[in-house]
Amino acid sequence: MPIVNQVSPSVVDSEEGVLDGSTAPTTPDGSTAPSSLSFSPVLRPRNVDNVEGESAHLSIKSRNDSRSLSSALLDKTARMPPVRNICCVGAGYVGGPTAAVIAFQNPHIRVTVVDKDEKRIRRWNSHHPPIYEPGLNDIVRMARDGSRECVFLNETSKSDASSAVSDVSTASSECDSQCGGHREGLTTIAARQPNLFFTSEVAKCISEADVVLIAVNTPTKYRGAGAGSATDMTAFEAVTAVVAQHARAGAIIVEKSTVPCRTAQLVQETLAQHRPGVHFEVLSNPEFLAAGTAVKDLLNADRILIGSSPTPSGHRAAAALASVYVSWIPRSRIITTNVFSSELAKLVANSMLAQRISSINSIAAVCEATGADVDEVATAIGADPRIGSKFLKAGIGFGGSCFKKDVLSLVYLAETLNLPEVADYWRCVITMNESARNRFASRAVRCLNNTLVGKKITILGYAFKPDTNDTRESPALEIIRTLVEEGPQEIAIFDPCCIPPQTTEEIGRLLGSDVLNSNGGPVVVYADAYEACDASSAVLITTEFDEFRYSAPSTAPDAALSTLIRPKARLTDPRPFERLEPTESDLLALHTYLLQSSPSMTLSSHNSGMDPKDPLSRFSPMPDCSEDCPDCYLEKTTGTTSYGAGEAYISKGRLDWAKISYHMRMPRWVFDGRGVLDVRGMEKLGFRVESVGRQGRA
Ligand SMILES: NC(=O)c1ccc[n+]([C@@H]2O[C@H](COP(=O)([O-])OP(=O)(O)OC[C@H]3O[C@@H](n4cnc5c(N)ncnc54)[C@H](O)[C@@H]3O)[C@@H](O)[C@H]2O)c1
Ligand SMILES: O=c1ccn([C@@H]2O[C@H](COP(=O)(O)OP(=O)(O)O[C@H]3O[C@H](CO)[C@@H](O)[C@H](O)[C@H]3O)[C@@H](O)[C@H]2O)c(=O)[nH]1
Repeated sequence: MPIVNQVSPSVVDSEEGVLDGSTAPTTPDGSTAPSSLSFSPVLRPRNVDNVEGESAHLSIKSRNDSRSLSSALLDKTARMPPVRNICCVGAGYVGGPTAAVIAFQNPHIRVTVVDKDEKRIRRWNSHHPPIYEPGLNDIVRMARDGSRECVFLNETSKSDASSAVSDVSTASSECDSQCGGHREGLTTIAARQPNLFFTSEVAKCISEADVVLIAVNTPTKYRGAGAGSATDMTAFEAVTAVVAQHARAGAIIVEKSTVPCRTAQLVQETLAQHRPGVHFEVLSNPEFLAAGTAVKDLLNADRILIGSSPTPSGHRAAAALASVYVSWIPRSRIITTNVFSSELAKLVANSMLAQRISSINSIAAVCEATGADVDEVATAIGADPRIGSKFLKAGIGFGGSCFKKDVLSLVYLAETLNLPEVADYWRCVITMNESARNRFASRAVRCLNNTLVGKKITILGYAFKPDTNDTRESPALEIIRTLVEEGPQEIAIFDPCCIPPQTTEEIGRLLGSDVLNSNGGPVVVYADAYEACDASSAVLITTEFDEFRYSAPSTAPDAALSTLIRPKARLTDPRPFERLEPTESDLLALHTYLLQSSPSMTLSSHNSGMDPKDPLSRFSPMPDCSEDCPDCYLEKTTGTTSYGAGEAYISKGRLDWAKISYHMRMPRWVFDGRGVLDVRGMEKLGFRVESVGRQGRA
């Protein structure tokens, strides 16, 4: 029998009526949980547990309680004190960008990101942020450092972008001299105060917050009961305990982390045990951003999902959180559900996306054996709107910190609910994913006459996807692991976004330091793609970076240049802004337009003494690093600029495959694991190309 924890009647919101006792958490092996504050994500089927009146505080009373953000719900915002102080626990890939965008869009809210990892916090406060995401640096700077007043002409630039810049600079100087900033057509944007803070004072900041976002890591358990599939809730549980001890009475506690279904109930119980009689609402607000497009995804989220308890105070808490998002997200995109639906929806979203990739990869194997072409099949089926064209790119499988662990979490959930067929169904998604990359590595070895001894093999791409330095669960690592076993002379690695010393350190840590060239092993990480490919017998493309795509050689005089400069879609000037007071999103659009405009803009900026990265002259100076900053030291000693990925990654342009061909060993194998190459074009350059999802020689 599971222990049944009584929810203290005093925690019950008086508007919510009488609550039943709640089901206690169970341990992963199904034994009863001690009445400690420890909890596990394990679930048991209702019919097995036969618990009556379970799930009191968060139980779902009726289907009608789950609804989209109705006006009735939003009305509740009026009865709530406004959110003034948010604490985000976890300064990682989700916590950092999410908190930065919330702060950027809500200058009136103080947002503090806390983390136990002092090194991470130091880097967020320095020139060396710990993660790279396009556009993130500008947003962090605005919110963390505040901004200066700026003035610009609220009119579409007359001719081109360069004149837009002079509009800005002229406007600034005119306004400076004329004072007040009220010349016709001129818009003055007031300076903003810093409202984004990074600190390791976890308990203190939690105690000051109206809303606590928990955005800590929830990886797969690697030992003990449920190892290999259950979610490791150690970090989440630890934070919950701190929140329970220090949060203000009435604070709203938000699960931002991806957690197993019904975790909210466990959080409620932890809160009730630590602070009997104190009311807290627990919300689920899962994050759907993807690595490499985090800022874009956060700024233009296709939906914000908020799960709450189906009670008046639950709905009020949901409305309070929604009020933070409506600063920039249309209300129609905010979906509210019951809290368990929200938790489960996150796992299902990732599982369905992963399933699509595994489905198309299974078809790739059929194509390789039959002569069908997987890209053609994908295009043909994707034209059916019921199927859709996205996430049908065959390759070496998905990587990243989320898909595998979230599918496995669903598998574990099904197992604990006594649903073996469901568990098996979803486990196949992982099996197929592993098979895709193993098939690719085996194909390469087979083509190289089943021996890599004495050969140099090059891996292009180490991050799990393009435009990010996130390497978690990267398929490339597993392929390197397989190739190392074959005893090659060298495995050369190049990734345009990853910093070589960091990659070397990581590979040494994950595969064993003896694989590194410095210790007599084959692995060498290069900063230059051509050096990595020089004298190589085979190049394996493992990440779909645009740089690796094939560009047809051209005879035009500027051909060399055209392969180096990737054409960008020309942005249009967002001015004039309709609103008298442009929003931060409007200003960001203008900033981006000015940044991406013609090179002459940069020239005029230099001439006018403006910072080319700050065309609106809004940025406040960044805080200086201390003299003993370890990242500055690394920059100096390794000769790598922007250590810690603070700078936007600027593509050096597409690879010159003809040059690579010239310097490779015959017969110049290229294994395209991401479908980025034009096979015919590459063959004309002298390569032998094997592509995923197409019949080859082996
Ligand atoms: N990475 C993504 O793209 C992504 C997208 C959507 C959802 N998620 C989910 O968001 C959550 C966070 O993921 P992430 O990628 O940001 O993880 P992460 O590992 O990058 O960051 C987590 C941070 O939490 C900190 N932390 C752990 N325990 C702590 C404690 N007791 N006190 C204070 N800080 C603590 C860690 O030091 C770390 O900095 C996970 O549940 C993940 O599944 C991730
Ligand atoms: O057609 C495709 C699309 C993607 N991939 C691979 O799939 C992986 C994941 O890609 P993507 O989903 O773009 O990146 P993530 O950052 O892992 O984002 C996923 O995981 C996040 C964490 O939960 C979610 O928030 C996002 O919505 C979800 O897309 C990468 O290795 C891609 O190379 C393919 O092989 N084929």
